[in-house]
Amino acid sequence: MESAEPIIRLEGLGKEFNTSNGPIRALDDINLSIEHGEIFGIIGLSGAGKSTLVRCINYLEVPTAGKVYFENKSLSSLKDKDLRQVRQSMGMIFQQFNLLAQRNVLQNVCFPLEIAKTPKKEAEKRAKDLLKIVGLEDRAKAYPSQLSGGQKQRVAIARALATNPKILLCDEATSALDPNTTKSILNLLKDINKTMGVTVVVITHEMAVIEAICDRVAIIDQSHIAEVGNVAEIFSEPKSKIGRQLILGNATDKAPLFGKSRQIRISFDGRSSFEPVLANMILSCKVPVNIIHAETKDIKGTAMGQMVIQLPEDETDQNRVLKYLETKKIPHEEVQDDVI
Ligand SMILES: Nc1ncnc2c1ncn2[C@@H]1O[C@H](COP(=O)(O)OP(=O)(O)OP(=O)(O)O)[C@@H](O)[C@H]1O
Repeated sequence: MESAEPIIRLEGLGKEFNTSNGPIRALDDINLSIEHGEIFGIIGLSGAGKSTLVRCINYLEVPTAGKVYFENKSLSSLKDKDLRQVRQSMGMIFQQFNLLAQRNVLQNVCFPLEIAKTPKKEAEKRAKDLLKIVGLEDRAKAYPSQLSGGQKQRVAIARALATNPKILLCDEATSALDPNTTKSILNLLKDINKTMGVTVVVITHEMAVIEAICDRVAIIDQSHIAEVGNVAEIFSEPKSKIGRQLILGNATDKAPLFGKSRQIRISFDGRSSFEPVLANMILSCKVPVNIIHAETKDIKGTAMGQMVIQLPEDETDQNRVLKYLETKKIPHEEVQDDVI
């Protein structure tokens, strides 16, 4: 019977690295529970502590404070042999796939089974079954260099599943892949979770990945958990500053100040409608602008005329808008207040 206990429980988890420049606290007082069968996301900006967190979950990094419980067993209390067994219950995949270049696909998938001393025939059968699940049964003899990024990640997934893990830890598993391949790998992870009942932990810096497959998410910021909850709830109403930044973008984090800041005249020369130009600019830059003045005519969906907009006071925001106008080759010039 499946336990009602979480599969992973982190209690007051901390990790400090000693470096020549002094100690670095990568994780501080992390408290989290991951339930059996869920797809749990951990998101944060670069350097927030995501990779350290996932490496502490499987004890690739030994925490310097607090405890990691796997199915209610504290990993710090386990003997080496039992820890090895727990590790076999945790598969892991990485951004860079980490396949063995000298081994073909089948041999890569068999590798963890060799370590677990599974008889060769049995290991090959299991590896072939897994290659079928990840859609690569016809590439068993290929070498990693002959595969695309998406195929490599499929092999890595098959390899991670070889020892029949209960949980699959995915550290930026789609960050090196193009959007379509990302989608197909996320769908595969979703399938594996559903059909095999494997709990999946997804570490990412991309909100779209969380949105695509996760049930719950923890947002990590500067070594701390900023907030945790159902994806739908966090997406609709992020409570932490970092949550609002990740989900809504920087611009919504505070009301922008305009004061007497720079004004830009945009000319519409009939190439496009002014509404999409403005809407796309605001969406893309995540920067609101004030419309000071407009003399435009919409002629059969194309805009003629000009508009003066005021940029927010923040210089980074200003530069974002100006860069956008330049990149999109939208005619514009800076104007002074009294010109209008
Ligand atoms: N082995 C290590 N020795 C020293 N410092 C480390 C080590 N590993 C991580 N750190 C530091 O710990 C902090 C968290 O790093 P971590 O790699 O966990 O963040 P991350 O959120 O995964 O970032 P990224 O997405 O850029 O990999 C960073 O300041 C990093 O420099």
